Amino acid sequence: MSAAPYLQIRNVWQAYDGHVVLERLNLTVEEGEFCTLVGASGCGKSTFLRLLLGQERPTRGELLLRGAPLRSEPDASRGVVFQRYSVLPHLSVLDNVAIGLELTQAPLLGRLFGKRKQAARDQAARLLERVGLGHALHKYPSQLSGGMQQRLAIAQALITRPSVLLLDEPFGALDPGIRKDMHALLLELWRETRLTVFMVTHDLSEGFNLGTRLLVFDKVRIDPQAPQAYGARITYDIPLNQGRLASGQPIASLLPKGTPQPLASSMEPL
Ligand SMILES: Nc1ncnc2c1ncn2[C@@H]1O[C@H](COP(=O)(O)OP(=O)(O)OP(=O)(O)O)[C@@H](O)[C@H]1O
Repeated sequence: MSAAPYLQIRNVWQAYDGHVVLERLNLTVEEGEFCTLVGASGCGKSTFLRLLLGQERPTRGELLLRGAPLRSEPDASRGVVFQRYSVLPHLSVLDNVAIGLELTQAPLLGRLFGKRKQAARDQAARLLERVGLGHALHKYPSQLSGGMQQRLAIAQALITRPSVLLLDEPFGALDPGIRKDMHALLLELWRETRLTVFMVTHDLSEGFNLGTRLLVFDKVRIDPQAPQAYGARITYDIPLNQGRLASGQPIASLLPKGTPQPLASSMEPL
């Protein structure tokens, strides 16, 4: 008997007070795929990410992870990065990342003490080093550039070692040069971790360059008399950059010489 697919979206609909946003979504995604999501503004891409995150339940249909219903609340298995405001302004860079470990390892108090606290801080510092923020551990988010803030948001999302990473236009507010650096970083991290990624972008070339699969959301049915009666569907599902999936190469052979240590070794067992 073959194993259940990693993620299955089965006939999912989402509507708010009769306003149908998404309709008849059917999708199977294998572990380690990098899906980029594009579509007109307001067609429901972020709504789809919220369903994957477990922030919302679908009006109809089901989302299955390895054959079992996806947990209906956000948890450490899913990391998320938004275009802005992912990081906590009142915490230092180091604390912004270490807190993810404190909250998962000490869910009641939300704080660790003694050696465990130190271990969490060391682990967070190594990951921050990996994303290029080793020099900024004690700064606050307001003291960082936009690109550095998004590096921090990515580290924050990855510290709990999620198996799915959800990115909602994470580089939308960055300058083109900085975006390129962030693309390289994201691809490196994805290759190291073999995470399953869903990334919303308005930039088609970003979608084509980064993804192993491009999902286009669009409304197929439109009724001018009742514009909210129909939602968007996935109208194109385009395989891309498939060689990256097949390579399975360890990161050390993919990274240029002198690159900081691979993420896998920055993320010790909890
Ligand atoms: N909680 C909600 N209650 C009511 N309507 C909602 C809710 N969440 C989303 N919507 C509506 O669903 C539609 C899709 O919104 P969504 O943010 O998912 O689109 P999007 O494709 O991500 O847009 P953009 O590309 O502009 O970010 C919008 O019309 C929005 O107003």
